[in-house]
Amino acid sequence: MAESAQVPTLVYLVTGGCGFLGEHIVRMLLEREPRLRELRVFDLHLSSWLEELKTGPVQVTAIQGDVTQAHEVAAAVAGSHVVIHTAGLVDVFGKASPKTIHKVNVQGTQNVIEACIRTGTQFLVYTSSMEVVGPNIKGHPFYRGNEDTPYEAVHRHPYPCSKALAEQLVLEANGRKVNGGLPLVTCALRPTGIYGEGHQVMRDFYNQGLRFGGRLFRAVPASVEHGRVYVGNVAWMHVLVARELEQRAALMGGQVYFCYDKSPYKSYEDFNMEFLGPCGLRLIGTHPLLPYWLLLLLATLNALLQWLLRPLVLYTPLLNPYTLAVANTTFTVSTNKAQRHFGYKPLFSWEESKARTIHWVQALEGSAW
Ligand SMILES: NC(=O)C1=CN([C@@H]2O[C@H](COP(=O)(O)OP(=O)(O)OC[C@H]3O[C@@H](n4cnc5c(N)ncnc54)[C@H](O)[C@@H]3O)[C@@H](O)[C@H]2O)C=CC1
Ligand SMILES: C[C@H](CCCC(C)(C)O)[C@H]1CC[C@H]2[C@@H]3[C@H](O)CC4=CC(=O)CC[C@]4(C)[C@H]3CC[C@]12C
Repeated sequence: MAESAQVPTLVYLVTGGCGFLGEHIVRMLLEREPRLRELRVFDLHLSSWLEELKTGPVQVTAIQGDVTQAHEVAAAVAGSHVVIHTAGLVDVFGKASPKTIHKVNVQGTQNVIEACIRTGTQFLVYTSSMEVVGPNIKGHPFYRGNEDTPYEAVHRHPYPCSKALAEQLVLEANGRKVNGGLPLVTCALRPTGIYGEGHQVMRDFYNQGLRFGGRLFRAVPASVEHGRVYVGNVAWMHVLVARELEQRAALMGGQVYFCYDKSPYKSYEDFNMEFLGPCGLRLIGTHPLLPYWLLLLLATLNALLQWLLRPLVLYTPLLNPYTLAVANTTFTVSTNKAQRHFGYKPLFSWEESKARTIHWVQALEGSAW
């Protein structure tokens, strides 16, 4: 990686490059990494928009593959300088089995690490999650915490369990010798709840609001604050980390960084209304319309129904005991570690992040705009 800044020599691999965050990372790399010669985009499902990226100066190589298949991962990693491992099964609604979530998120990450070691790739950036820390099953608030804030991280749900295990594997791999004898340098980025263009849960809320005549019903107290971060800023952090890992290996290797920006601290629903409000939706109620015990009962019934119906149909409502607990527990970060370690400043202001997201919601199918 010691080439002059102007000469494009580097080969990057982005796993999960066709997902919500992955697409933003891919586009950001093409816009803002001048040293890039080839960008490999590895995903289980390749998107058609990749085609239009192939006409630019950087060679974009689309690789259809599965992170759970070690040989496919090794073939994609071979010859790359940096791997950004973003692929993952993001499922808190019971769409996939715990076994599948573990296989993709943990075994998949192990495959990426082993591929780096076997093929001599020295730099690995892992997309972790705030969920690695919490909220924990006890519902303890994490208020304006940073990477060093003590917090009892206790999980039961397969998704946070898998992200925590995978992050641990990545951090423990820091310093292992890759083929050729150089040390592997790894670090993990922990986004809070990501929002922005392409966000599926935001789309679901918007469609739900349209179905209810432009209304959403408050389920979470406005006092519960939920950390959110704009997808463009999360992508920018990945680009910066990947760029700085070589020069600052001693400082950054084996480290974790929360992803943050200037998005305001609000409840999950009030935050969504920053975008859905200007698109014509209203949030009904200043307090939750249903008491917590009733919501918990409904969430438990949903979980029971999901289990009963599983042989016939996949029933995956937004409300389940886990999503209710996460939405009802304050989890916000306040840190400048990324700025101190690798000079991160959000690329998009809150106003710009908001405007871009509103613009995207307004362009959604079924929108009245
Ligand atoms: N969405 C969010 O709010 C947050 C997401 N994250 C993490 O960010 C990463 C990306 O998440 P999103 O973009 O939201 O999810 P996404 O579902 O939109 O993207 C994940 C991508 O990984 C790919 N993928 C899944 N299984 C694969 C496999 N076996 N082999 C190859 N590719 C596979 C999918 O096809 C998809 O394109 C994940 O690792 C997730 O845990 C972390 C914090 C918050
Ligand atoms: C779906 C939840 C909101 C609905 C609550 C209801 C039914 C009571 O109205 C979402 C609330 C919090 C979200 C999660 C949070 O942002 C943290 C996450 C991090 C990740 O790594 C993956 C996604 C998620 C688990 C995210 C998922 C949706 C919520 C549970």
